[in-house]
Amino acid sequence: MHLVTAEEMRRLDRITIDRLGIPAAALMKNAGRAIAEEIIALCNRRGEAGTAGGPRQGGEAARDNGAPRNAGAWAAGGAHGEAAAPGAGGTRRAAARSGVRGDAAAGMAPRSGGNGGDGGDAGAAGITPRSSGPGGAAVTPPKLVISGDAALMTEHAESEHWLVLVGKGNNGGDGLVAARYLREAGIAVSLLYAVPPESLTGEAALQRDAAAAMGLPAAVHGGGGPDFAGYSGILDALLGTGAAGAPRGAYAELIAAANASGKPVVSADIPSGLDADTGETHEPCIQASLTVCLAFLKRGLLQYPGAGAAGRIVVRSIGIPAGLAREEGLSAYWLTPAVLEGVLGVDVSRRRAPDGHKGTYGHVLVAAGSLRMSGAGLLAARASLRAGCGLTTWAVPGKLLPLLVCAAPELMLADAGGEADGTWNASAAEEVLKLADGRDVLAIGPGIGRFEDDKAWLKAIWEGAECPLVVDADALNILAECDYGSWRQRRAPVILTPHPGEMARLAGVKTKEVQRDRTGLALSFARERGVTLVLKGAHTVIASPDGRVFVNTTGHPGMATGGAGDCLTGIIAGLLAQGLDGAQAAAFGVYLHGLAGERAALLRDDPASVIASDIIEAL
Ligand SMILES: NC(=O)C1=CN([C@@H]2O[C@H](COP(=O)(O)OP(=O)(O)OC[C@H]3O[C@@H](n4cnc5c(N)ncnc54)[C@H](OP(=O)(O)O)[C@@H]3O)[C@@H](O)[C@H]2O)[C@@H](O)CC1
Ligand SMILES: Nc1ncnc2c1ncn2[C@@H]1O[C@H](COP(=O)(O)OP(=O)(O)O)[C@@H](O)[C@H]1O
Ligand SMILES: [K+]
Repeated sequence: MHLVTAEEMRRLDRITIDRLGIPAAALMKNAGRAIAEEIIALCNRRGEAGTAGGPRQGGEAARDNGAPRNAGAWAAGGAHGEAAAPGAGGTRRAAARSGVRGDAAAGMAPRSGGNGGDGGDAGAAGITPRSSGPGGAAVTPPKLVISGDAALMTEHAESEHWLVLVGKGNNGGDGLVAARYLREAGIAVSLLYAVPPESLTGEAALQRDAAAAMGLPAAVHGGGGPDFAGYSGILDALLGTGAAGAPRGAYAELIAAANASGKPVVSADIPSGLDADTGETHEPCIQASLTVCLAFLKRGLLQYPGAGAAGRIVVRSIGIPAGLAREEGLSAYWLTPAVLEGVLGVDVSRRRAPDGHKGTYGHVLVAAGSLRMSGAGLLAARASLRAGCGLTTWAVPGKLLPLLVCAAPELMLADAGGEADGTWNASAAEEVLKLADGRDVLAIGPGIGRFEDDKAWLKAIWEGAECPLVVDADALNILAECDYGSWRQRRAPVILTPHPGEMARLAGVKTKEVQRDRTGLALSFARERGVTLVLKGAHTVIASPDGRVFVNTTGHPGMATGGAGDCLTGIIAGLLAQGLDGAQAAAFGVYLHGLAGERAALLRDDPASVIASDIIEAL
């Protein structure tokens, strides 16, 4: 599934409207309807669970025609009609766990009753097939069956009263359409405008008038803290992709009040206050329990803290053809099995040839570990084997070799020279290069520490190793101090796997700046430096030098434990050894590492107990 920026979304909107001739009002109608369907589904879920959002206690809002309290009443003038998947087991489950759901745009079947297109709302009418009754007796069904649209109906309307917070732009327009569909489903709905409704324009103004003509109670926010006590839920249709900067004035007051209300908040497209591109949350920002994202997944919804503010995310198509993103050359993706296979060309089933042997699956050389951090090397080396490579050799300062005999019986050990105290030195580069000769991939960095002339060590390896290179941990810190742009160009790919602190050093910025726009930074760094970049942390970003970027959502907070990154280095190296290219190995490696982390967390009573070795065992 593609990820888009606000600017790209506007471009796709425009193409749909101008080139395909689909009216903007039709898109808005589909958007509002999709939002209403998701709210109705939510009402049904909690109604069936007996946890309805509470009676209309607090009373007035429900009884007095639903006009929101603490707000100036507003009556609209003029009535206008409405203008015209994967081989790998468990991967679908993983997508669900990631909290993001897509419909037709993601290549998954739309929910029953859902209408992703811009067609009409009429219920289905048709002649039903002949069927059998009890005991097999033939029953002639009625010739004509008229049903309503199940996705827009609920038996739990009684206990619901939703407040729609309406902004000035098209996001507000989406909310107004949703309000009408909710009302049609029998759910009490009230509107609270952030700005005088007269200031709405275009399609949003049409929707304002339609809602008024339908008699939906409405008010304008009159300042202060509105009282949301009487409502069972809040639809946030204040700000969408047209927002700029921190919410101001009435918008800020309504967002703060909605967050403080303790009511479930459903956001239209994005939580108001979120930067749709970066995932930054402004002060204040809606904390939604559900975000109904329209047409394409916005980049900011997958990056923290935005990913946290969005709650569960459902992506609904609204009539903008999914193929437009590809036609327009958009190249940012949510990493799913379908993207791994369809975009990256990875065989996620990891089939082995029946006549394969250890030579078929490549040989990894891991140069990692030192006296005080030998375990980092061991983790990376073991993980490469679990990722499926045929052979792994682990090179360490020679002094350590006797201590590591049979640390993992499957590994081969090699003497990389180094100092008498078991640390690395610059001349060890020569040994590493000799060992790398004829190997399929070289992974360097975990647990090597810093040492004299380490920049010369890295330069020699960077320029001398003919095979793909995975660079992690202290090797990245060394790299950050080098003018590696002037080094001899490498033919084989380089994959850098920094965590945000290492990334900050590499890019010469503060860690906070790295986290502010992870996707944007990864993309520009990979392009400029000609490397594949894996920016680690919850929702790891993988950027390739050709301008493609992938955001991974597998993983678990239990993975926040020393050595988890060393495992990833080994996994990526193991996949490279099996012939995957840089972007394939990085993306698939991150995806599998996250899945293994999830599995490791599930196996323990308390996920806080996960340690890095568990991730390897769960691969
Ligand atoms: N065909 C389409 O286009 C479709 C669009 N769709 C929907 O439209 C949404 C985008 O709509 P949009 O572009 O109208 O922007 P939106 O976010 O609703 O409001 C911007 C307005 O808010 C204001 N404002 C801005 N920043 C502010 C701040 N910090 N604090 C306070 N106010 C602020 C600003 O007003 P100003 O300050 O300029 O007077 C501006 O006018 C999109 O997310 C999706 O939901 C879908 O239905 C699909 C079809
Ligand atoms: N909250 C989290 N959710 C998902 N993955 C996480 C989380 N915390 C850490 N990880 C993953 O665990 C790994 C930690 O790597 P790193 O910080 O380099 O650890 P180390 O250097 O100790 O090996 C990264 O792949 C990171 O993405
Ligand atoms: K919103």
